[in-house]
Amino acid sequence: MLLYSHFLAAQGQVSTDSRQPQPDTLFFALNGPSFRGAAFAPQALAKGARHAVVDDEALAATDPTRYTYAPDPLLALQQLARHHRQQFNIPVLAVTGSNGKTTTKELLTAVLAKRFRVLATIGNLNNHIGVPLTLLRLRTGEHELAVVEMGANHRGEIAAYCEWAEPTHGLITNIGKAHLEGFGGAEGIALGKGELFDYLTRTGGTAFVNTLDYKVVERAVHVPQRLSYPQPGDTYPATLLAADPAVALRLADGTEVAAQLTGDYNFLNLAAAAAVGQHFGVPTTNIAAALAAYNPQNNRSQLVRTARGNELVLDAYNANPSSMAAALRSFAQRPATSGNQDKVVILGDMFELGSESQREHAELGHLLADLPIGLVVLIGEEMRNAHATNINTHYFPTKAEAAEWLRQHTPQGQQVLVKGSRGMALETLVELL
Ligand SMILES: CC(=O)N[C@H]1[C@@H](OP(=O)(O)OP(=O)(O)OC[C@H]2O[C@@H](n3ccc(=O)[nH]c3=O)[C@H](O)[C@@H]2O)O[C@H](CO)[C@@H](O)[C@@H]1O[C@H](C)C(=O)N[C@@H](C)C(=O)N[C@H](CCC(=O)N[C@@H](CCC[C@@H](N)C(=O)O)C(=O)O)C(=O)O
Ligand SMILES: Nc1ncnc2c1ncn2[C@@H]1O[C@H](COP(=O)(O)OP(=O)(O)OP(=O)(O)O)[C@@H](O)[C@H]1O
Ligand SMILES: C[C@@H](N)C(=O)N[C@H](C)C(=O)O
Repeated sequence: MLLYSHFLAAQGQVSTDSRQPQPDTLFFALNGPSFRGAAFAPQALAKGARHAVVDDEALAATDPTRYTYAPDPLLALQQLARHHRQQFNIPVLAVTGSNGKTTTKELLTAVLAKRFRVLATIGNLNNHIGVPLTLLRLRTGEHELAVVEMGANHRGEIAAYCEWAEPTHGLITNIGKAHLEGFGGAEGIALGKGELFDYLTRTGGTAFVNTLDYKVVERAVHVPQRLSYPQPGDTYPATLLAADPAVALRLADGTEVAAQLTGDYNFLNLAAAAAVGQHFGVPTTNIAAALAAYNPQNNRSQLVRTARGNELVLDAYNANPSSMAAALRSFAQRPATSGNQDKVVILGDMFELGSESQREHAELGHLLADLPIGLVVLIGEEMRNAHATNINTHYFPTKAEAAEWLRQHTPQGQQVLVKGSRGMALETLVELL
């Protein structure tokens, strides 16, 4: 593979963005909704890239020593990543699921790093570009194990990522109602996420199976090696001891872990990471230390105390019907931290639900009506459908209108849950709380 020699000459350094520093990289000119990457290839070379892969034949012909023509640079990137991964005979653990992929990936990477030199996905670079970029960071003599997060919003994506990453192990955190639109409904999500286990079935791999999610269990039945968690009788049992203000759990040998993640749903993410660590022989004391040390700083299940004395559960990274219900139920159960506090929830639209959007937002309205929450602030066009008639609910079509109201009715000394889809970016309201 000619491109592989350019990759090796670049010491495995790949770049895709001319706005970032380029020293000695192999630049892939990708196309996106805003730009055609080839337009930036000369700039990337001028900034120090060694070589550029472009879909502009005329540009490539100007200097074959600096350019390689590829009709589809993205495909070239993906094929290069696949070829590079094939040079490594190491365990590769793929992590997918509807919710909790990044959190679980972070947790189990921290656990595995206690015993191995681990390559892991950075942040949530988990898509058709992020997965190849992750694989291309594998280094001979440096990495003993890889953890690759895989995100998807339609069928066939996870199957493709598996062809590139060739996972030996796989974990599906859960199968819920995220990206309903692209997957075409709940069955599509199960089939799409299940592509990871289908791959492991074909290749004789190992699946970590969350037995509290029957859809995950169903998708795993044909995988030859199945390791289960977290119930009694599973391979790696664990017990939820407390969920508030943060999760505490007990591992199979009795070791207790006090985590810094809030929400009982995070018990499953922690238990998954413990199961993986136990399977790979990480001593339990090290597993417990890694889980206890993880402190989210990424708007995911994050606890924030504000100057106005509010205790925020800042969960504004994303939202879908499953994670919204899990977060609300967990929040509603939190004991008051002082006096007779009212609980406040500030919720934004859930995106990518397609034809299910109206119904799912309306269902959220019913759930809200059943929960002991003092004040509900709903924001966004879709949230109109969740706007029940309860007197404690305030609805705003836009975030600006909600912000104006919050300036005049600022919660003080209360517990506040903030959650909505990424596009709502509700974390910008934190300065008002
Ligand atoms: C293509 C690309 O990498 N784009 C990144 C770029 O975008 P930009 O705003 O510049 O516009 P373009 O995309 O049109 O640019 C085209 C290329 O031109 C380059 N370029 C541009 C200007 C310039 O001056 N010089 C240039 O070289 C540019 O770099 C492009 O290569 O920059 C943005 C800001 O940094 C990036 O956000 C953008 O990245 C895109 C979104 C991307 O896909 N990045 C991946 C590495 C990635 O993994 N991103 C994750 C996405 C995670 C996610 O959403 N996961 C979902 C499921 C995903 C389903 C999948 N089907 C999908 O659709 O993605 C989940 O639920 O888990 C992330 O960003 O978090
Ligand atoms: N096990 C779980 N069950 C339900 N909801 C969860 C679970 N774990 C996390 N969440 C919710 O999902 C949010 C996002 O977490 P995380 O980023 O780890 O998920 P993700 O699947 O990686 O999402 P993305 O792919 O968009 O990054 C959290 O803030 C929390 O509200
Ligand atoms: C940000 C992306 N990974 C995601 O989760 N999108 C959904 C639609 C969201 O933001 O809620």
